[in-house]
Amino acid sequence: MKRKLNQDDEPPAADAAAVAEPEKKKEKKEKKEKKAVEEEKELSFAELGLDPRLVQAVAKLGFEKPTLVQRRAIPLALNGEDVLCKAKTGSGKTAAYVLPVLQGILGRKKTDNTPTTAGLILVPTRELADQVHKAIEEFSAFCAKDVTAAKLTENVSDAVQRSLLANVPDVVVSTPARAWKSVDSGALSVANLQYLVLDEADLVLSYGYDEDMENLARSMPKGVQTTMMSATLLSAELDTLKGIFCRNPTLLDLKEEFGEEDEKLTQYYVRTGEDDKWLITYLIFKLQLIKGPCLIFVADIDRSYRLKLFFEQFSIRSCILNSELPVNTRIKVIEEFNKGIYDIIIASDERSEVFGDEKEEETKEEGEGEEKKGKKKGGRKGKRDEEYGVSRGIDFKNVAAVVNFDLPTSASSYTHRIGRTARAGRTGIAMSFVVPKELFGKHKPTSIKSCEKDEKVLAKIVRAQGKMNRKLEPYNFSKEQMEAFRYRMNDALRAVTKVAIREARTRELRQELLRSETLKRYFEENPAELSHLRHDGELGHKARQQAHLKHVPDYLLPKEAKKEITKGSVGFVPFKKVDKDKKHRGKFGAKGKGRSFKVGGGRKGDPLKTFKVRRKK
Ligand SMILES: Nc1ncnc2c1ncn2[C@@H]1O[C@H](COP(=O)(O)OP(=O)(O)OP(=O)(O)O)[C@@H](O)[C@H]1O
Repeated sequence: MKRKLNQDDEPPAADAAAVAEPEKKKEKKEKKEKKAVEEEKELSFAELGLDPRLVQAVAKLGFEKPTLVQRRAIPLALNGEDVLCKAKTGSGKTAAYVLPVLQGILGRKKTDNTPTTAGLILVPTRELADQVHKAIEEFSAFCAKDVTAAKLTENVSDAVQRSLLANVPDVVVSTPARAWKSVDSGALSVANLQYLVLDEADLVLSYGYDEDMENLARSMPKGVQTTMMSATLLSAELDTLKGIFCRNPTLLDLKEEFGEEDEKLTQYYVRTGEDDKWLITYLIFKLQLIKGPCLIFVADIDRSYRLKLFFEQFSIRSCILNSELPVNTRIKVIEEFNKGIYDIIIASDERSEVFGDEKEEETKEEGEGEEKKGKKKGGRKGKRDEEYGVSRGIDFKNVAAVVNFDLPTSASSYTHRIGRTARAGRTGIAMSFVVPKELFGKHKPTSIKSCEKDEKVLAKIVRAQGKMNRKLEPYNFSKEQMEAFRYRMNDALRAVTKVAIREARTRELRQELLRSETLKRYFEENPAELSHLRHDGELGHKARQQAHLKHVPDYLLPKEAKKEITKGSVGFVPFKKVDKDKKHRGKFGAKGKGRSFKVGGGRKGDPLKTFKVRRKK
C-alpha cells in the first residue's frame, strides 16, 4: 500500500519523476507560447496575407510592422469571420478594420466589376468619419482606381450628398444617423453590403443611434461580415451589438496584453482645490513645464471659453473645440493642431452636458463605469452638433500631454481622453485634477457640479486602469512655491467675467460661421489669405487686458525654470513631490539637483517682495 507522504518526506524517485513531468510540460508549453508571441511580433503586413498594393500603402505611411490588434484582427477578418475587438486606444484599430475591407473589395473586383457599395463603416462622430475617410484614401493610394470611398458627414446639401452616392462608392463612412437617412431616402443602397464596421462601437449605441442601427440592420442582407472595435467595449453594449449584427463572432479582448506593447503613457493625478487647478494650469503652461502639443479637457463649453480667456491674460494661445462650432471648423482645428500650427486645444467633452448626468454603475467584468445610454431628448442647451466628439478615436498626432482640467464623469471617458496621447508607441503624459470632497464648493467662483464626485470617479479610474496593467501616480505641487503666483491667477480670474465669456462664445461662433460659409470661395482663390484666420486668435476684447500678466518677471522665475524653458527640450518637465526632509529641490519642489527656493519665510505681505532664491547648500 502506498505510504502516505507527509509534507517533510522526500518523494521516492518514481514519484519525483511523476511530479516533475507536469512541471516540465508546463515549462515547455510556456516556452513555446513565448516563442510564438515573439515570432508573431515580427510578422509583416505581407505575411498577414494583404494585397501587395495595400502593403505598399502602409509602407509608404511608415508602418514598419503591424501592431498587436492588426496582427490579431486582420487574419480573422480576411478569413471572413465576425470580430468583436477590444484594444487599447491609439493601437492602430483603424487599419485593423479598414485593410480587410479594402482587401475584400479588391478581391471581388477581380471577378465582378458591378458598381455596388460593399463596405459600410459606422462611427459615432463626424470628426472620426473624416479621419477614417482620410485613412481609406491613404491605404488605397496604390489601388485608387479600384476602390472608391465616400463620407456622409460633410454638412453639404442632400442634393450634393445624393450625387456623391449616385457614383455608388465601394465604401461609405458615416455616422449611423446619416447612413440611415441616406438609405431611407434611397440615395444609398446596402442591399449588397458585404462588410460592416462599427468603430467606437459602444459609443455608437450611447450616442442614441439605437434606432438608426436597428433600421440599418433591417435593410442589410443577412450574413454581412461585421467587425466592431472599441477601447472600452463594455459587456452591456457587447450583448446588444452581438444581438443586432453578429453571427458567431470571435471576441478579441486584448486588454490583458496592454502591458505587452511597452506602455509609454505616464499618468498623474493631482488633488487640488477648485481655484488651485487654475493656478497650477497657469504655471504649467506659462513656464512651459509641459512641452509639445497638449489637449486640455474641460467639463463644458463655458468652461472652455473661460480657460481660453484666462490663458489670454498671460498671452498663452489656445484653440477651442466644442459641439457648437461648425464641423468643418472642428476638423480644420484638429488638422492644424496635427500640423503643429497650434500647441494647445481646449476641448469640452460635454457628453455629460449633452446626455445629462452620466451615472456610473460598476459592471463586474469591466470594472469600468457604464455611461448612461441614450440621449436626454431636449435636454441640451443651445444648438449643438450631436455628432461632435474629440475624446474618442480622433488621432491627434504627437500629443505630449492630455490634461483633465475637469475630471470626466466616467472611467471609460477617462480611458478615451488619455488615449489621445501616447499613441502608436509614442510617449505621453496624462495629468488629471481631482477636487477632494472636502474642498468641493469651497471656491464658489470656480466651482462646478461635475467635480463633486471627483474622488469617486478617480477610484473607478484607478480600478479600470489597474485592469489594464496601468497605474496613476499622485502628484503634489508645492503650495509654498505656487503662492508667489496666486495674486496673478486671481487678477486673471477676476478679469474673465461671465459677460466676457458669453461675448467670446458668440464672437467665436460668428467668426467661425463667417469663415466657413461666405468666404469659402474667396479662400479657394486666395489660399494664402486663409492662413491669417488662425483659430487661436485672441477673443479677449471684452475681458480686461492686464499688461503686467503677459509675462513672468525674472524675480519670480526660479533659475531652473528659465534654464528649462530656454533648453526647449520636448516633453514634460516633471515636478517632483516635495519631501520636506530632502535637501535638493528643483523647480516647484522638484527633487534632484538644482537650487531649492522658498517664498520668503512665509511672512505675510506681497510674495513678490519676499520671494528669495537661496543657493543650494
Ligand atoms: N502598424 C503601425 N505602425 C505604426 N504606426 C501605426 C500603425 N498602425 C497605426 N499607426 C498609427 O497609430 C496612430 C493611431 O492609430 P489609430 O487611430 O488607428 O488608433 P486607434 O486604436 O484607432 O485609436 P483610438 O482608440 O483612439 O481610436 C495613427 O497615427 C496611425 O497612423
